[in-house]
Amino acid sequence: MTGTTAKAATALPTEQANRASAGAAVELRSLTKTFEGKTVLHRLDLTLEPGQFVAVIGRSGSGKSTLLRLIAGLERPTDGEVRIGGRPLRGVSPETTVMFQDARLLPWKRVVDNVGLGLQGDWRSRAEDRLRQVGLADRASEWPAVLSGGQKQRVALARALVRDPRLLLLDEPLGALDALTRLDMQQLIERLWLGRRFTTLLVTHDVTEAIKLADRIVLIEDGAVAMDIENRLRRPRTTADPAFAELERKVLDRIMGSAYAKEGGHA
Ligand SMILES: Nc1ncnc2c1ncn2[C@@H]1O[C@H](COP(=O)(O)OP(=O)(O)OP(=O)(O)O)[C@@H](O)[C@H]1O
Repeated sequence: MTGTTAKAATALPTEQANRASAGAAVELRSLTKTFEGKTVLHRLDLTLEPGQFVAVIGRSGSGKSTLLRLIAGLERPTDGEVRIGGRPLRGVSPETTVMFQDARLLPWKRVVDNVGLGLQGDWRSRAEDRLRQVGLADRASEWPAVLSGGQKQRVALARALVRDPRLLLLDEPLGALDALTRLDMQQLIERLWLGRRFTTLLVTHDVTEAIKLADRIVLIEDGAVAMDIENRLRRPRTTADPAFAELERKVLDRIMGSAYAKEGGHA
């Protein structure tokens, strides 16, 4: 075995529900989401334990972002339930922050004011501290327009962290970055997570990124959890590690295998 354990790959909803505990960070119970008659998520069950780093992968249109938006309280389920910290979710939770592919900074506010956006009281030193953590202490008083794409995403990360979230939701946050900036950001996210251990859910297309960062990889297919794998590779993880490559192949085979099967192939 390579330090990874296949777990609950075909877990029934009842098994998943039994695993759920009052202390779970996130519990999705029989979650269903329908848009204009089209079912995107169908009776999906998933539990995230506090402090876990979980990656959600799946083919384009499989419902990953929809899942994240439901957990964020930005969408309401058609049926089923989202529970955060043991309580049913009603709207947006102050303990949850979200980071998207685009930084969504306000161009008329300086960098530090973007980080502190919406905060009350004495937030400035906290915002400056988070900018320092993402390596942008010296850019606090600049306008977003003069920053590179990677720097804007760092500001977005600082803004997500300034509220000390219990739950950080990352929706393809590195998807628009060049390869090197992406590697830098992966390291930054990993370092910050190791320091604070906020529960993290990362939606990504990138299986390598998922394996590098997450301790658990969840594949969404046909509106439900099709695979749920624990990743016990030691950090920092490198693609040069044969065990990394083996896990990557296993995950990709699983994704591609079911695609071939659907197309009538022989995978
Ligand atoms: N607000 C909406 N109204 C109607 N349909 C929607 C809405 N949001 C999502 N959908 C549909 O739900 C499906 C899943 O979309 P979603 O964005 O969750 O997929 P995804 O797995 O994140 O895709 P990608 O990897 O391409 O970003 C798609 O068919 C999409 O068109």
